[in-house]
Amino acid sequence: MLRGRAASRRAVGRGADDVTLRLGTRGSALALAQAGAVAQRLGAELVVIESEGDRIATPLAELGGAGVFAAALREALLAGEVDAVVHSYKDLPTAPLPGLSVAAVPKRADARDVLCASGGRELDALPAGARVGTGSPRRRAQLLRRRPDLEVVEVRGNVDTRLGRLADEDADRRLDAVVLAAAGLDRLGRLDAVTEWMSLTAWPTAPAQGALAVETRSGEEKKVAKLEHKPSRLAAEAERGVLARLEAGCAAPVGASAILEDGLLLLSARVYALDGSQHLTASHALYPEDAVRPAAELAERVAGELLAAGAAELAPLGGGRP
Ligand SMILES: NCc1[nH]cc(CCC(=O)O)c1CC(=O)O
Repeated sequence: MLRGRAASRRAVGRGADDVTLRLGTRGSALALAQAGAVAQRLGAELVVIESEGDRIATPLAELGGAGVFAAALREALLAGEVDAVVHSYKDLPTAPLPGLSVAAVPKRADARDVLCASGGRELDALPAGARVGTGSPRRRAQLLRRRPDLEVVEVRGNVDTRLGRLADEDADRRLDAVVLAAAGLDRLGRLDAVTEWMSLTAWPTAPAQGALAVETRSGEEKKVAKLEHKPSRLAAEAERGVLARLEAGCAAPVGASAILEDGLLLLSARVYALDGSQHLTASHALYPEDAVRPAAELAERVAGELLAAGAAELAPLGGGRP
């Protein structure tokens, strides 16, 4: 069921206490796809909420980055217009918002980035000086690290818009390739466009990429508890903990990758110079049962090592902070 924000609430059968949950989402095709799957599992009703980030065409970094997409959803949640909201976890600012809680992290999708290039090419096969689109300083640095000759072009807009740039009729706008999150393409059924999968070791992605955050008002977490997937939360929180400890925003050139393997939580993070010429990497692991706050403690070790090695001098970490 889909309806606009202003529509009135209506109980569906089953008596007054068992009202259908209202689940808020942004209206992009990607947001609808991922929230639709969550709504189905909860038997919830989707409520589409328009956000500033969807209406404005300014580069994200200039908009103040983190939080632009999340703000309208959070407002609607705090105002009681919906019972829960679904975010791409990587788009959620690291600072907690009083009164709200990430009540569930569902099982995470593939965290990798992918290249979508015309002619079926991989990155190494693109012609010298090829034009590759991304709006992310991390992806720009990673592209230039492998191919310093590339012209990295700032792109924004939804996944279809970005893929469309590969076949743009206007030659000045046409790109040879774009870098995207595999999770987004998968949710939209567009994995056919992928020409190269970037390994997480060589190309760590945005903290919590591929994960969703289902937010409720504090104290109402039970409403969505059945969605929770603990290993996904641990990994996503460890990665986000690095950003928080680095005091970095979503536009910082930072990649992080955590996995839970044989009970061990492993976290690796990398900070890039904007031109990709240098980077710093740190990795640590711990057994979650040995720690009081495993994700935060692991992130602290990794981020502490990066800062001690000069991460704050290497890269503009504060870019895109709210
Ligand atoms: N920054 C926008 C955004 N937020 C979440 C995804 C993809 C899905 C995900 O990572 O959960 C994307 C698109 C992209 O980076 O290609």
